[in-house]
Amino acid sequence: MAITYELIKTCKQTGARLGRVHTPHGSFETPMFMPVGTLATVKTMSPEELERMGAQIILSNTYHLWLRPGEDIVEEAGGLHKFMNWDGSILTDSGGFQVFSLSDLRQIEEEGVHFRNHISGEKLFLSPEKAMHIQNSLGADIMMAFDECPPYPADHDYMKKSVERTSRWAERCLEGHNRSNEQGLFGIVQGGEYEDLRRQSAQDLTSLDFPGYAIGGLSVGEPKDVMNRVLDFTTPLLPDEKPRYLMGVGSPDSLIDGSIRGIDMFDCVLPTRIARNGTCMTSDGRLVVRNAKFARDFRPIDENCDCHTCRNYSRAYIRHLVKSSETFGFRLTTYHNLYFLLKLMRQVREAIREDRLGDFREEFFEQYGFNKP
Ligand SMILES: O=c1[nH]cnc2cc3nc(NCCN4CCOCC4)[nH]c3cc12
Ligand SMILES: [Zn+2]
Repeated sequence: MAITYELIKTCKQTGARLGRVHTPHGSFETPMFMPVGTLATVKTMSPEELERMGAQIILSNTYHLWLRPGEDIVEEAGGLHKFMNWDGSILTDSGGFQVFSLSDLRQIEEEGVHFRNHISGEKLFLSPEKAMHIQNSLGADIMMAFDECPPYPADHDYMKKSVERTSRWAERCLEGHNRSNEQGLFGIVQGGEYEDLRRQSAQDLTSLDFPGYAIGGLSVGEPKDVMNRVLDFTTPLLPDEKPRYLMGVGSPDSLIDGSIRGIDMFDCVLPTRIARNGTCMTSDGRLVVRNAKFARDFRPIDENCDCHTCRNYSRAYIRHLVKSSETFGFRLTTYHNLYFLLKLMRQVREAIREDRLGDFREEFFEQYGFNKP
């Protein structure tokens, strides 16, 4: 269980906390954003570029790597760090979410989930034990318990049964987890938008003493005020001395609002996914670089950004590459978007240090355009 957390300080203006998470592959300050590298690569980025932009922990997906190339090949390579030549920290999701979001013909039973391989169509089965076995083979520093992420909305009856099963699955994950090994295992709190069920899920999981806790079941289509309300009554149920990870969240406003509500770790495919269709996050809001108005615009993507892309390339050049489907164009937009979010988290940590995260939120929202009606 070699994952530890130290709380450095809490922002006097908000509930945000500055902390540090220690893993066998280094430590990182929180709140922190984790770039998503689903298939053991953060799409179009090299490990050297990830390091240069300040990434310290990345996420990979158990479900995808189990199907392709297979956890046995990754294990034979010496684990994910060796396989992808990344010596920072790695977290693997447990596969539950991908089963529910990617494949059809799902049959959820006490034992586990029967479903179809979304690539080949063959029938597959995933259980808490199997998810743990795959993650042990992949060798990430932080593993996630196998859970059900119910659809949004789900009625209270369905959600109650799902929470109780997810808690039983969490126990089975811990039983299957070889506590002596270096990998840490986080529990995932479910319960949808129901305060009584979030309380029940948090009680079940915190009694099992995981080294960290994720808040699941969010960023599944619910309005942002629902997410914020759920965070308001869920994060206080989690222990102060352990990291809290909000799964699947990565827009600038949600990263700031999640940090204010005591979240320490975030992940999302958003910055890398929108980069591949030429959409960039900038301090003045989103910029769609393929737009004709940028054909002769020789300014950087973001004039307030000091990233490699913004220091060396213009909107006109990147627009030309993106319009021509040149891979280099998507590398430039991806680098900038990830740098933008990693820099935002540095600014959030700075604001916590100086007890002014509420003021920072107002300034950022104003300039980015989140306050516009
Ligand atoms: O309860 C969960 N358990 C285990 N993994 C998860 C992953 C999750 N990822 C999201 N949301 C991802 C939303 N993305 C936003 C950008 O576009 C792609 C989807 N919500 C999630 C919930 C869970
Ligand atoms: Zn930039």
